[in-house]
Amino acid sequence: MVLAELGRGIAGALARMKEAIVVDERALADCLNEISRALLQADVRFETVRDIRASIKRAVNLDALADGTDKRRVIQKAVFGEICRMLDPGKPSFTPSKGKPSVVMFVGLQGSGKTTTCTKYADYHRRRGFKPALVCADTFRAGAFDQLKQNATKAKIPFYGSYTESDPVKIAVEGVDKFRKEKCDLIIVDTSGRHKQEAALLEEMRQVSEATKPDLVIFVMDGSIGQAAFDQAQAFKQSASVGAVIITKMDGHAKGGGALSAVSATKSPVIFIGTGEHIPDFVAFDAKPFVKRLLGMGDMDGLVDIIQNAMPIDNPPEIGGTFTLRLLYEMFQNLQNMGSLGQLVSMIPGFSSQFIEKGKEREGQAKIKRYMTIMDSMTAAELDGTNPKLMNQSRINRIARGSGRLVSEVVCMLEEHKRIAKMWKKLPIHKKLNTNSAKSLANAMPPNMLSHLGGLNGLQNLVKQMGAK
Ligand SMILES: Nc1nc2c(ncn2[C@@H]2O[C@H](COP(=O)(O)OP(=O)(O)OP(=O)(O)O)[C@@H](O)[C@H]2O)c(=O)[nH]1
Repeated sequence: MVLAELGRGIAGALARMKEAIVVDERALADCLNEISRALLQADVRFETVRDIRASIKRAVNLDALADGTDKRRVIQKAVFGEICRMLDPGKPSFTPSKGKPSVVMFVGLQGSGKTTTCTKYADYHRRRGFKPALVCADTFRAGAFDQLKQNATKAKIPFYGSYTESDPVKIAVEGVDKFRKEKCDLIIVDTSGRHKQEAALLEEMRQVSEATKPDLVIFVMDGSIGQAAFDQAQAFKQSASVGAVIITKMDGHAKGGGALSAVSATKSPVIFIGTGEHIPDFVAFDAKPFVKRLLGMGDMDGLVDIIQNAMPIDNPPEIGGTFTLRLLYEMFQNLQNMGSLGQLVSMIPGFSSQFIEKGKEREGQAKIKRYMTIMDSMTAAELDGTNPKLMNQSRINRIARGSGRLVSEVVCMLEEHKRIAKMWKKLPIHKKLNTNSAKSLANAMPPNMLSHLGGLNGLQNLVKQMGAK
């Protein structure tokens, strides 16, 4: 979980407040002290922490609350509201639309994760039906084109660049023209980075921007710099008409909260955060759901994202349709590149939390690898087959021999697939959604998975959200 430390600190303070016998000024002060400490440890600016504290105190006037008011709820609401405010610049960013060509230019300092993030951004949109393309206009760093090429190939995204051309403007224009002609609706231009905000970098950015007329300029910054992000974001905003920010390396960096709040203080919308080196380690950022997750108040939005990232997209499954072995294989492939396996697997409809038991991620990884090896020995007809009778004993024996696994392991994998496929069929998400469809979905789920989703209510919300996409 992103910013786990900060989330734990604030959620812990609220939990202790819930346990307090009396909610008085003293208990409130203790709670606020704890929250302030957690924020400062996450490198949030002292002034911001002071303001948050004062605002919560103002919002929770214990003396003025009518008798019978749930004071704990009032406090929780105020904390939630203030943390959201801290992270929300109150200014939406341009969002590309499917089928309508957009050019998005990426800028940032060297090593911030710009090239990796371009691919993550392209892949994120490809999974949502866009036709993205990547243009490498970084002629400053040797190897930049190779890196983009490698990433793009891995994510199956068309790319353009040159080993010999040294003029970034020329490459950018050629790339944008080429992909416009090819009817790509999201053309992403990666530009050079430098070690610091020197004049040459800013001038190059200005020229590329003038030549390609981007609909959006995204500034990519390294989240591990904490509150120093304020100056960097401010400087780029002034010199390059930055319309949105993506903060990278939010995995494992205690200072991420500081970076997030500092960027938001420059009134630049943060649209995504990078949470690891792999392509799917990329989370859409929206203050409210993010804070909800941070404080352990439900994970519906993240879940929808996770499910969409795990789905094979060249051959997207119809929820409720036939769940073939190939689909299972492609899902495993995607899952292997994503963060905490056990947590993710248990969040995907059809997979019970027993699929990978808590604390047994390594065994879970091995199980997925084993299943994939078995499936590697199957024919296309078997992987895509919809007839349950196709898998007869002689096929099973052949697959076991071919994959070097036991017949019992092949049978076990096929049983597991059958169980997931059965549940998948019951998912009513593709149909018109109503309260009843969520209920029938709830019935098809193992109880621990249901409780993980926040019970029937949580599930209804989730179903609504998925249907709305
Ligand atoms: N842990 C972690 N590493 C990341 C993340 N995003 C990028 N990286 C890593 O950061 C390093 C630098 O990333 P690049 O994409 O090469 O950075 P860049 O900004 O394009 O660099 P230049 O092209 O030199 O400007 C690489 O090792 C990436 O794998 C992230 O969200 N988390």
